[in-house]
Amino acid sequence: MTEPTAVALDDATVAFRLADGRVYTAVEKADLSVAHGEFVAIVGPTGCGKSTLLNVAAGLLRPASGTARIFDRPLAGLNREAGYLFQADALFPWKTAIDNVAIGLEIKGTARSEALARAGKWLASVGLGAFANRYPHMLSGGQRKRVALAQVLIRDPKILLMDEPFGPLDAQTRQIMGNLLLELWTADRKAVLFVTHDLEEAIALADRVVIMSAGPGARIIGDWRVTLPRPRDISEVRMEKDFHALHKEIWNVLKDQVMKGYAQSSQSGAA
Ligand SMILES: Nc1ncnc2c1ncn2[C@@H]1O[C@H](COP(=O)(O)OP(=O)(O)OP(=O)(O)O)[C@@H](O)[C@H]1O
Repeated sequence: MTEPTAVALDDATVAFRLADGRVYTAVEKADLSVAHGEFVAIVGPTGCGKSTLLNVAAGLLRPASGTARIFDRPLAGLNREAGYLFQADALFPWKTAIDNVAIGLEIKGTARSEALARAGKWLASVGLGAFANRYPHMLSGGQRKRVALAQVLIRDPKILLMDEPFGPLDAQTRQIMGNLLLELWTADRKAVLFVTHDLEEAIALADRVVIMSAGPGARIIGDWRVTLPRPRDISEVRMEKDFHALHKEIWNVLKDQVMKGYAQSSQSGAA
């Protein structure tokens, strides 16, 4: 039996009412799917609607028309199958690293002793076993991101929705976090929808790279399968000939949209 599709957006149009009463159609008739266990990256120019699509998959936004289905069921309200990781981490500053991770289970009713034991294991698996009792302000940006990743993964969501999760990190830390994410994902393949503006990061991580056009009325204009072998080291895979060939092919489509996106991001408009 085939697994149901983890995320399926069909003909999704998303519009926002602006303060002056006009309607801005950010995304128009977008089709996007993420299969069970698949890693899909969305890349597009600034302001095109990447986060908007992710928010539809999260159930935070309802499309004006079209449908959102999660494991073949229409999405109504929040997507309870998903865990989210955003650019800004959502750690509680007054809780230690281990308490920040354990909270993910405690809010589901798990006994504190068990939650702490499992949080300790997750901190170890993100390489922070020795930092359990530090507060977020005592951790580096990369370490906080590891805690945030453990906080999401401890709840064992079937889908991971990630919006520029490594955006604020320096280049080396981004690569280390990318490799950590791939290692954890390989161990337990969840469906991943990963938003990034960085095409190299998208190709290095994903099974498929989906490209959006510049808005308004952004659409999915390309969908490439990344056949680079796994396991991948995301710094090394960038040196490969096939990586460069695919990058060139996708960039040829993306570059015009990036120019349009920059031009449009300096204007505002309704459509
Ligand atoms: N609540 C809102 N009200 C009005 N317009 C919005 C709202 N949210 C997003 N938009 C507009 O919708 C478009 C898409 O926004 P979105 O944040 O999805 O883009 P993005 O591709 O994630 O951008 P970036 O790469 O810059 O993070 C943008 O033009 C943005 O200004």
